[in-house]
Amino acid sequence: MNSSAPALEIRNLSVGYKNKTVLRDISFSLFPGELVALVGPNGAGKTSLLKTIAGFVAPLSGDIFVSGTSLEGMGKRARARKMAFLFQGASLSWPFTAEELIAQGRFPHRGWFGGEGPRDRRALETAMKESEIGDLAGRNTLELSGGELQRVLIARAIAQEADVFLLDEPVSHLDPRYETAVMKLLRRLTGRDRTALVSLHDLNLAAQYADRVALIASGELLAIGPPAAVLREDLLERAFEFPVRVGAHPDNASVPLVYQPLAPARDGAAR
Ligand SMILES: Nc1ncnc2c1ncn2[C@@H]1O[C@H](COP(=O)(O)OP(=O)(O)OP(=O)(O)O)[C@@H](O)[C@H]1O
Repeated sequence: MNSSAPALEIRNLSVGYKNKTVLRDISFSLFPGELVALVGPNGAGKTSLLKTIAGFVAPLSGDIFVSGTSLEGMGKRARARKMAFLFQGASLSWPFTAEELIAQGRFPHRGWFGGEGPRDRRALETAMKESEIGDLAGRNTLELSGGELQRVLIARAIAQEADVFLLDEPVSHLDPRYETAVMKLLRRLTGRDRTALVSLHDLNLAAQYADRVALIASGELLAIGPPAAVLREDLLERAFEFPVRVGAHPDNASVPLVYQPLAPARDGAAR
């Protein structure tokens, strides 16, 4: 158990919409410096949970605290100074340069019409350096590849100087190289006492990069713990209602490797 105060605490939270409860009475905490992967089947409620924590969906009941402060009644800008939220499939409709888009991360601090001060400039430069934006800074964001854009959007979240990052499937549609670049960037980010809750569909990325994994299914938090404690055949089969096997990663036996069993073919070879 981590002895520091939680960066994010979810207490008896129920998540859902009018006439529909998606998650019932869940509680967990994230500690400074942790990267926690949120996994579960389609429709389990990963996006709904992240949106509820970010304040875009009202909780059905329960409490959310960031660094010990309740989010209840907190305004959007105050929330955005504490938490950065990266939406799934964020799309753009305006030809900002990458640098201009990253600078938007400063709006919770200076307002939409406030001028850029030295602190804003410093935060912007730090975010671009940390995210290795380099030559992308002057590029039109409408022309960036999915992987480049994702890095720019993460840089914008860093410029926001929030302690808690909520990221909804930040690596969907990325090829393995960009996927790795984004996951490594998130690891660097949490290396500075920032905390990230990241929804992922790829259980092996969760195994490889997360400190802990939170598994949700059927309206519940089924398990939360180190990857090897959660990415187990029994828990995954219960959650996904599908056969899975869990072995050890060939490069590091302490990292679980999740795969699907192959059906034996008639000629004896697996298919
Ligand atoms: N605005 C909404 N109003 C009503 N129901 C919604 C709304 N948004 C999502 N839902 C429902 O809430 C449930 C959880 O959806 P959510 O998108 O949170 O799941 P998810 O785990 O992120 O799924 P996926 O892995 O497919 O992205 C689904 O049954 C979905 O239809």
